[in-house]
Amino acid sequence: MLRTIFRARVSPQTALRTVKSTQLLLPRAARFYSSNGSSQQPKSRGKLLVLMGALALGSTLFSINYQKNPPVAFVEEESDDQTQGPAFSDKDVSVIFVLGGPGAGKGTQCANLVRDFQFVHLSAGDLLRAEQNRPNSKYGELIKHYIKEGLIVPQEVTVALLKQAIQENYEKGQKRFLVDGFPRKMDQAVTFEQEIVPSKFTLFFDCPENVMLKRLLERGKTSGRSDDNVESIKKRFKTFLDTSMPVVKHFQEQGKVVTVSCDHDVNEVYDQVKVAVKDKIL
Ligand SMILES: Nc1ncnc2c1ncn2[C@@H]1O[C@H](COP(=O)(O)OP(=O)(O)O)[C@@H](O)[C@H]1O
Ligand SMILES: O=c1ccn([C@@H]2O[C@H](COP(=O)(O)OP(=O)(O)O)[C@@H](O)[C@H]2O)c(=O)[nH]1
Repeated sequence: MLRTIFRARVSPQTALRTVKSTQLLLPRAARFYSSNGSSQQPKSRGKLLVLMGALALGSTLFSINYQKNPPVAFVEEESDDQTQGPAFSDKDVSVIFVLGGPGAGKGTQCANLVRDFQFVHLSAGDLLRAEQNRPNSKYGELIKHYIKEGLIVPQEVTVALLKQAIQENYEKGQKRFLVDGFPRKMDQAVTFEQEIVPSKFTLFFDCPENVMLKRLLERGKTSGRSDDNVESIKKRFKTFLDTSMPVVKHFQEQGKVVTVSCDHDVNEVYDQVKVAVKDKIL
């Protein structure tokens, strides 16, 4: 940990990334240690002394070994990812970015794809809301504020959550991911592709604002979301145009966007989605 902070001082940008990401990963790291840290109770004083000696030696050896081989989460966060390259190969792991304005129908169509094909659906918004509600999360208040204001949560938080979710699913054998509602800002797009895996392509849900507004207000009646109200929706539309559309344009310039027209009923939209996905990935 000391080493982490020392290194972080060298580069302020890495410092923020390291400290924030490490804190997100900390509960898991803590569990890792507690499950390996049990000790036995000696029955007599002689045995106690022998055991203490052995523990002292063991702890020294562990400490030396720890310096050489810190746990994976710490290694990953310490490393300079820009020189390391992505954590996964795009030959092994397929990521489709699902972008579009708020209420365009991204989540609805992702659910269809999960039902019919082998995809893991990772909604960046859902991951952020889960982190917001996680007891003792250091980011709960920050996330709450950004979501209510329709702003983009700093990428360090979202990228770390996505990376953790992809890693956990990958360890269970999952290799196809729909990353929904992300990247919403250019820095996120660059960081994700540099540090996690380059995307296969982007499914872009094109929808008129008045249609999205109607859908969001309807959803707001039951969603319980703090941002499904007129005031927040207007801010989200602005953020989408100013901040997220440049990401779509960036991928369009690379020829990596398939646009789906969303002002149709759910089944019609899904027909377009299936064609897009089958053409590119299945
Ligand atoms: N093609 C569609 N026609 C009508 N309503 C839709 C359609 N697609 C989604 N909806 C509804 O619109 C709302 C927003 O859809 P959702 O999938 O949550 O959008 P997003 O994930 O893009 O914010 C939901 O209440 C959903 O049931
Ligand atoms: O990468 C992301 C994705 C979402 N959000 C925040 O989460 C909110 C809700 O996003 P979600 O994708 O759940 O809903 P949508 O706006 O698409 O309906 C957004 O307005 C942002 O404030 C964010 O900051 N970064």
